[in-house]
Order: sequence, then structure tokens, then C-alpha cells
Amino acid sequence: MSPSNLTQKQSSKRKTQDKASSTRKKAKIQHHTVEDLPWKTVKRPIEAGLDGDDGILELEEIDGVEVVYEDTEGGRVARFNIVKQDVTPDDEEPSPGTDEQQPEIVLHETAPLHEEIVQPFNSEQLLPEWHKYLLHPQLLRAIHTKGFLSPTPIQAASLPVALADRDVVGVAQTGSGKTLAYGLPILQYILSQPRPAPGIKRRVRALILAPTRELALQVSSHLNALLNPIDTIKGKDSEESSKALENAGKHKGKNGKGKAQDNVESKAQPKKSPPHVSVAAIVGGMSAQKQRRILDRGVDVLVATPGRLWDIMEADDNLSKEIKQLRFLVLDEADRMIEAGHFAELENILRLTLRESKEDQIQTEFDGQSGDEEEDSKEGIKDGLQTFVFSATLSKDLQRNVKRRSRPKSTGKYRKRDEKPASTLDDLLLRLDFRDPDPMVIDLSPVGGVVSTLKEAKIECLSADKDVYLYYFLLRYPGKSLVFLSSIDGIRRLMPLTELLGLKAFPLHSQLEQRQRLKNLDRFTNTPNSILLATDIAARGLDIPAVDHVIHYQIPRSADSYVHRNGRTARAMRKGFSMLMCAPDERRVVRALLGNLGRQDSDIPEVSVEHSLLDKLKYRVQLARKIEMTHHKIKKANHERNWMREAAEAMEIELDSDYISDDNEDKPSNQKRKAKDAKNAALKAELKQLLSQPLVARGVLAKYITSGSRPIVDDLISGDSNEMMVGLRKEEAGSNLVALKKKKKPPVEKEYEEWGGIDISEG
Ligand SMILES: Nc1ncnc2c1ncn2[C@@H]1O[C@H](COP(=O)(O)OP(=O)(O)OP(=O)(O)O)[C@@H](O)[C@H]1O
Repeated sequence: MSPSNLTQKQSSKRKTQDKASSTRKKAKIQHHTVEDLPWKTVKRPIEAGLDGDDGILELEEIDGVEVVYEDTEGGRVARFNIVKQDVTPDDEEPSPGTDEQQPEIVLHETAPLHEEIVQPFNSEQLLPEWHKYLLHPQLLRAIHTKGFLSPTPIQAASLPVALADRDVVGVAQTGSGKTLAYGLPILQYILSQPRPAPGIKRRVRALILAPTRELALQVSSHLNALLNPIDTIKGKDSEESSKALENAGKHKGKNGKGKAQDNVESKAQPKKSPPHVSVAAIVGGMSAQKQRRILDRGVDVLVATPGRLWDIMEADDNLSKEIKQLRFLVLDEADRMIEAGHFAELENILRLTLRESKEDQIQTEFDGQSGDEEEDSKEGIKDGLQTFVFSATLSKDLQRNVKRRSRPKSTGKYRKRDEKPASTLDDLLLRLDFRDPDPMVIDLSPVGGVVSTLKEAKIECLSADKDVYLYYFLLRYPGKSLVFLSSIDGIRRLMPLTELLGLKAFPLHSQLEQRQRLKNLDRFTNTPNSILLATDIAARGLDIPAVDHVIHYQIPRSADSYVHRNGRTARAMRKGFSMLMCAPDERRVVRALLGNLGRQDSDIPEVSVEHSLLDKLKYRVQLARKIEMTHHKIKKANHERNWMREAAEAMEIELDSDYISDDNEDKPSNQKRKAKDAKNAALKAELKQLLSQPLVARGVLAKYITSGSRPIVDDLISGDSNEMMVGLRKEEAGSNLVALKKKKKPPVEKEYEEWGGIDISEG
């Protein structure tokens, strides 16, 4: 890294620092390497034009560093000097002329610049619903700022238990606030401990494991938002936050306090000191070196995906030691973790959290619990580890098994270290060494897995017609739509089609670089009426604000997947809509999938479709497909020609002149290509022209709005007509459904018990 990597902010700081340092006589200068410097993460300055990223995922900056150039034998090198001022107790700016009395320059930033002054928070008055939990004022202030007036049901059920040091297995519907259900007790614990002493490295006290990178990053940002609510509100995820601020303002108004009070409180925050709690995410796809540096600096709450964490742990004994002494272990979306292909890493990490005596004693069977074992477990609680397992989908059987699980018996069967990892969630839970003899299982999952604010529907059509129906739906019901496919190829095929049809779509799948994944999520979040074409990596846990529709373009591979995909909409009691696109050969699987949720396929009504418009859209889609196919052929031919040229160069072979020059007008291949280009240009022009024309439903006379079998005058006057489809009213998805007749016979249960989902892996 060179000094040019210091951020812009840093360079201006450097100038100030230069000036300041020249006046401070007692300054001691210490030389450091880049790696030693106290880097800290700052928000990406999107508004400053860096949103193009250019390989930058996050920025870091350093306070109080001088860059000094030194001429050495090996040339000019940069030296980094950490120069830190000790701040007067009240943290006031030094008054002019007192520079001579500014003596201290300290080596590292770990020393707090302030003793923490915790401003009390009147929760009894401002957050009566939260008062009884006696949360730390910092947390209460954040909850208030976010406008969370009362805990969600899962929070209300799990907080008293978790705050009383008990283990919790929590099952609650998607979008019901599970992150804070486990996050608040963790932050409460750490905030109530003394701040780390100056120079003492923090050790990891809470480990939160999540199945996907996006979810891990989201969890860490949710927790950070609780610790720095003001920063977060200024940040880019502002839609929800500004609403929250508005709510908070309203709420305060009711209680006779206004914004002024809040300002006083925020001003009273210490200006700059190391945070009391540091939360960091360790995920794949980002610089491992940087993540190691963060860990070396010390982290209290570590949110990680098992794969990357295990990679780092293998090279870092200290981290393994810290994991052995955890105070909190959380498995978020535990059931997905065993699907995601990093079960071996997960198992290795979990092994470190077992009590010493159990290291090699992982039981493979469920057994009853003896009195002795209970005694042991009670002792175990004293050694401190609290375990939380949360998901929207944990089977009832599994929850019972958690209750029935036992400590290993001396005569029992134990799994050896080198045995193959198990593949079921039952096994995973057995690998957890709950210190609580009776972990609290809280199951608030709704019947049939459906959130009460979600409307479900389906469209039955041929596989080949799914593109047209999707296009119809997206035009008919504008909004933010998350479209799930089970293969990356499917997304690659749909992306150019949506673009040609003038839709704003972004892809999300595992073969995209991490920075591209995050960027696309960000764009989807911030673009109205946009579409995210995603595989199941987006199915779990992602809290994307205001997703209006979830569309299962390809059917989910299990009942759980159906529930989690649907859970990206209708979150936090908002309305949402989900639509299954079901081809004839998928019906059997859909029946089985719904059967697993205790439902019938006739429970799900059909979306009514205006067939006259569908035909018009079909022609547009056909044109787009043709254009794309020609593009594809041209691209393929170019690729092949370039490959031939490169191969010939490498082998020093002369190629036929056809391959060497594109300029030869007379060559038949060039003529063919030109003809193709012309044909493609004509197709594009035709599509463009079609896209510019309004779509008019049958029976509508666009020129005579008061006549025809469907006069549209009233809708036009009231502003109720659909913007894209003349003759149809502006309606929300789900307001126009066709109920199906219930079947008399319930589905045969045996079939569902045995059905384990289809194995469609990404790609
Ligand atoms: N007490 C509360 N009141 C209002 N909103 C809340 C509250 N707690 C959390 N939320 C908001 O609800 C949304 C969903 O929360 P969260 O992501 O924790 O849900 P979840 O249960 O983990 O969902 P999933 O099962 O899909 O992972 C978030 O935007 C969060 O900020």
C-alpha cells in the first residue's frame, strides 16, 4: 500500500496535523508500518462520486498520522508517524495560544479519550413497552430513534429469557425482528461490562454465524445501527430510517419532548473515542488481509460466515482461543447453514465451543436426560456460554429433539473427529453444547408458514410462457419485485431480455464478485420499480426495504425455501405479495411442497390475466429473444475468431486471410455478418417502436374514451388507470385473484413425509 491509498479525508488531516505537530514541543514521533496503523472503517462517500467503487468495498481512514518521506539507499520511502493528542478532560478545542501546553502524543488509539458518560434515558415515559427489560440507555436511545415503539412478539418472548442468561431456540416468521431478539441481549451484556482498558486488546465475546455473506453483513450493520443510530440514519439506508426518525419525532411530541432534546443528547455523545462495543463482519469475497487486521485490533461481536471464519482461524491460534472462551454463540438461519455447503467448517468451529471434556464426545443419538447430566449442565451455565439458535423454519421434531437432547453418556456412541460430518439439522443441534439444561424453545411460527400480511397467488402456464407472464405481471403491477430462479443460467438468460424490454433488472447470484453482489443489492434497494433476479442466496434473512412482490419464477426446492423466499416481502407487519409460476410438470412438486406446510394447492388463488394484452406482450418477448439470440451468435463468432487468432499467434502459425482482416468487403463471411447486423438493427427498431406504443386492452377505444365496451374516461379522470396498460385499473397485486375450488380429499400424507425437495444446486 502506498500513501496514495490514504483517503482524501486523511490527506487533509495530514496537513492539519503537520501544522499542529510543529507547535507541540513534547511530541514524540513513533515510526510505524502500514499494517500497524490504527485503521478504522468509514462509510463510502457515495455522494462524493465514489459509488462506482472501482474495486473499493469499504474505505478505511486513520486519525492522527503523519506521512513523512525519507531518502534512503533504496530510494525515497514513506514513513507513517502516529501522533495522537491527549485531549483535555472536557474535550474542548485548545484555546488559541495554548499550544505550548498541549503535551501528550501517545502511541496507539486504544486509550479512550473520554471516560464514558452514559446519558440516562427515560424509557418509562418514552418507551414504556421496552421499560421492563432495563436495557442500556444507549440501546434504548437507538430503539427510540428507530421508532420501534414496542418489541415484536419474538423479541417480547425471548428477551426476558435471554437476558436471564438462558439459552434460546427461537422460531418466528420471516421479518419479525429475530436479529434484535438475539442482538439486544448480546449488546446489553457487553455495554454493561467495563470498556476495555487502554492497550488491552478486546477479545471476541459473541460469535454470530450466518449462512450467506449478505446476511452476515446485514446483521453486523443492524447491530452497528443500534450502537450508532445517528450515523446510520445519515447513511444510505435512509428510507426506513427517516421514517423511523419521523415516528420517533411524533412519539416524542406525544410525550412533550421535541427534537431539541434529541439534539442535546446527540451532542452530549463523546466526540471520538474507541467504541464501547466493536462489531465486525468476516465474510468471503472481501480482503482476508483486511479482515485479519480488524481481528488483530480486537472485536467484541464477530458476525461471520463459517467458511471464511474457519480459513482465518486455521492460521490464527489466538482467534481459536478466543472462540473457546465465547460468552455468546448464535446460529442465525441455522437450518440454511447445513445446506450451504460449509457444514464441515461449521462443525469445526462449533467443536471449539464444546466444554473441554466433551471435545471428542459428540453424540449421534438422542437419549433421555439423567439427573447427573442436569447437574453437570447447571454447572456449565456458570462457565458462561449462552447459545441462541434462530430461524423462521425449524421443524417441530427438531424443536422436540432440542428439548430431549442429553449430555453424552460415558458408554454412548461418540463421533470421532475424522468421521464424516452429519448432514441434518438434528445433528447440527447435537453439536451445540447448550450449557442450559433446558434451553427455551420459543415457537411463534405461523400456521402454514404464511405471514398474516402476505398475499399468495400463482400463475399456471407452460414453462416456455413464463417470460411473457412475468413481463405481464411486472407491467401490470409496478413495484419492487424480487424474482427467484433456481439456476444462474436462468438469470443470465433473463437479464438481457429484461434489458431489451426496458425493465430495470439487477442480477444476484454466487458467481458474481462480492462487490458486484452488494452493489446490485444496493441498486435494487434504491431504484423504484426495479427487479432483482436472484438465486436462493437472496432467500434467507435479507432485509431489503419495501420489496412489494416475490415471484417464484422457478419453484422453490423445499417448503422452507418457499417460506424464506416469501419472507423477503411482508416484513415487519408490512403488506406483501408472492406469486408462484407453476408449469404443468411442476404441479406435483408444488402440491408436495404445500403439503409439507399442511396446505393444499387450491389454497393459493390464481392471478387473473388480461389475455388480449398477453398476446401483444408475447410478440415483444419473441422479438427480444430473437435480438438476443443474434447478439449471442455474433458474440460467439467474435469470440471464436479472437481465440483462433490468439492460438495461432502463440503457435506462430499463419491464419487464412479471412481470420486476419475484418475489412475485406468481398468475403462472403463478412457479407453474412453485415446482413445479420442489419437484420438485428431492424428487429431492434421494431421492438423500440412497439415499446413506445401504449398497450390497449380489448374493448377500449383509446381515441374515444367515453365509448367502446370499456370506456376509460372515469379511470382517467380519477387517476385510477394503469400507466402501462390502457383499459386496466391501477391495482395492487393480489387485489384481483381468482379463488380455486377446494379439493375434497386432503393430500396423502405419506408422499409429503418422504419428499425431501428437489436437488437443484446453483448453476
Ligand atoms: N421492535 C421492532 N419494531 C419495529 N420494527 C422492528 C423491530 N425490530 C426489528 N424491526 C425491523 O423489522 C425488520 C425485520 O427484522 P429482522 O431482519 O431482524 O427480521 P428476521 O425475523 O430476522 O427476518 P428473517 O427471518 O427473514 O431473517 C427490520 O427492518 C428491523 O429493523
